[in-house]
Amino acid sequence: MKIEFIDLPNAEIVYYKDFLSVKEASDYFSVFKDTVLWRQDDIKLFGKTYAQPRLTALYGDEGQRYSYSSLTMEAMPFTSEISALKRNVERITKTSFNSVLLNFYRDGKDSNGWHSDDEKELGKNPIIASVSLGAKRMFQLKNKGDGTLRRSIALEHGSLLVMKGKTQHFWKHQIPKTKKIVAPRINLTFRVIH
Ligand SMILES: O=C(O)CCC(=O)C(=O)O
Ligand SMILES: [Fe+2]
Repeated sequence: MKIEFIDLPNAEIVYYKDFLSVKEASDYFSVFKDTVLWRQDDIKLFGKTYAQPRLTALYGDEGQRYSYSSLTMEAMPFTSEISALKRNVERITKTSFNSVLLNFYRDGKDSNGWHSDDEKELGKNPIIASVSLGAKRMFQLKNKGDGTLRRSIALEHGSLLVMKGKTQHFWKHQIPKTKKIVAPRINLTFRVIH
């Protein structure tokens, strides 16, 4: 498998473009699209309420919950397909994950704004393993200290992006909206909730 180390200061980011075969990735995409219990939550930002610009779902070990943007999600039990993909991610990352946040970007209008995955329950130096299925979307990184320091990675169907070490302390990331006509995309971010 081709491994690309993303060379940025104070970051540990590795990109596996061909983590899954096209066939495996397409099969997972169909299963998750149809069987995941997708929801669209409201989030509060600066006192205003917005519908999140994408659908999400949280799966995990029994009793796991995850809070971000004034929202708390209770994990649903892993399905057999999510567990199968999780084992594959764990084999590559040599990490045991107990939860996964899924994002469904229905089209180019769906997005995920600038943020770091730095919630307390993820621990000091979180490892986040992010699998992409479906349409290729841009994943942008921006340095917190010097906002001109940026990098974009086109996340391919069947790819795996791993962020660890100090990455979340020094960098924000986002999936911007795009005016190009794009098909749906599903993303799974495997996490360790402490
Ligand atoms: O969709 C993606 O690739 C990124 C998702 C993300 O950053 C998150 O769920 O925290
Ligand atoms: Fe994130």
